[in-house]
Amino acid sequence: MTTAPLIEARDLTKTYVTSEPYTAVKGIDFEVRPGEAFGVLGANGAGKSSTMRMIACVSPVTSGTLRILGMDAARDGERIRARLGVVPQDDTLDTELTVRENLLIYGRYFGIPWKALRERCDQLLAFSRLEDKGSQAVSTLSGGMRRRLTIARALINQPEILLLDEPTTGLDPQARHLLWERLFQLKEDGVTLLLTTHYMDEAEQLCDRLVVMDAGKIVAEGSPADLIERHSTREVLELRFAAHERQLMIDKCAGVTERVEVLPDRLVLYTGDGESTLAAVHALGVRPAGAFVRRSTLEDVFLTLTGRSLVE
Ligand SMILES: Nc1ncnc2c1ncn2[C@@H]1O[C@H](COP(=O)(O)OP(=O)(O)OP(=O)(O)O)[C@@H](O)[C@H]1O
Repeated sequence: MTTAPLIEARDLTKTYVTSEPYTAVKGIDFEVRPGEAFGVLGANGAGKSSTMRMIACVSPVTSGTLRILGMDAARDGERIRARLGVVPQDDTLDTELTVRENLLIYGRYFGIPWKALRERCDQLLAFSRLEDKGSQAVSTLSGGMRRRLTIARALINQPEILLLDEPTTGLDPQARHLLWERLFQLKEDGVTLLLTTHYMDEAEQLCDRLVVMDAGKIVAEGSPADLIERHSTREVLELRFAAHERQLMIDKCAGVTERVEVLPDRLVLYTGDGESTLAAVHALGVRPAGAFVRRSTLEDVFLTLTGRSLVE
């Protein structure tokens, strides 16, 4: 089994030439290894989709190199595309056609013979928990079902790598969990996953490794646990405040821990021990509207690295 990376980006750059040239991806380096789930985490406009579109070979690389499955994205786009599955940010299903017809038509693009294609459709309908929906029009499906169908469609050619751009944006919690569970299954089956997300819980749940992107650059790379250990404290104390107490809270709590972030509705105190920090806050005579201690998350890593909240 090869251990060479399936995707290798070196100084990868994307500049859009509109009235003013705009560089959305600014010379990034990363590798995706066989069988892993690799995440690109970033806020809106960070350059995630631009990166994904270059990997999907639908948007040319401006400079740098991008090798996918041992081939060069600039030269071998067609051959690479035949071995990728792509789940775009917006569903591009044909809503007037049935679930099964959507799969069949897509499969024909790849030249899959009819008999094999029908079998593949049955497998994919079962995989995506849509086995009893095959003859229904897509327009009758829920958002979660449509996403699962889009994933099923992307798997029709049995791709080695599945690219997912913000796979669960807009889904309710139950639909998200079912989708995550299906993605875990794909990983078990040996498919390499590359996904973008701005949900930290999604990145923590799904990704073996990830890069954090900000303004076109990679600002950190590692497993979720590594990133949290390297860029945040063990615990976090959140103090909620009423709007009129904001300044008072900031003045009183500023020096309680080494790092205190001010968000619109709360102070975030980074600490090794949340309970003793809360006791120190109380000892200062501060009575926040609400206080709770939690473990550090990727959201805190993002805040540390960029000075912004991912959910702003
Ligand atoms: N075709 C284009 N022409 C010009 N500018 C573009 C184009 N596509 C994206 N951009 C710009 O590039 C920057 C990065 O966009 P991109 O879609 O890659 O970010 P993103 O991290 O995926 O954000 P989102 O989560 O909103 O999709 C943005 O400022 C965007 O306006």
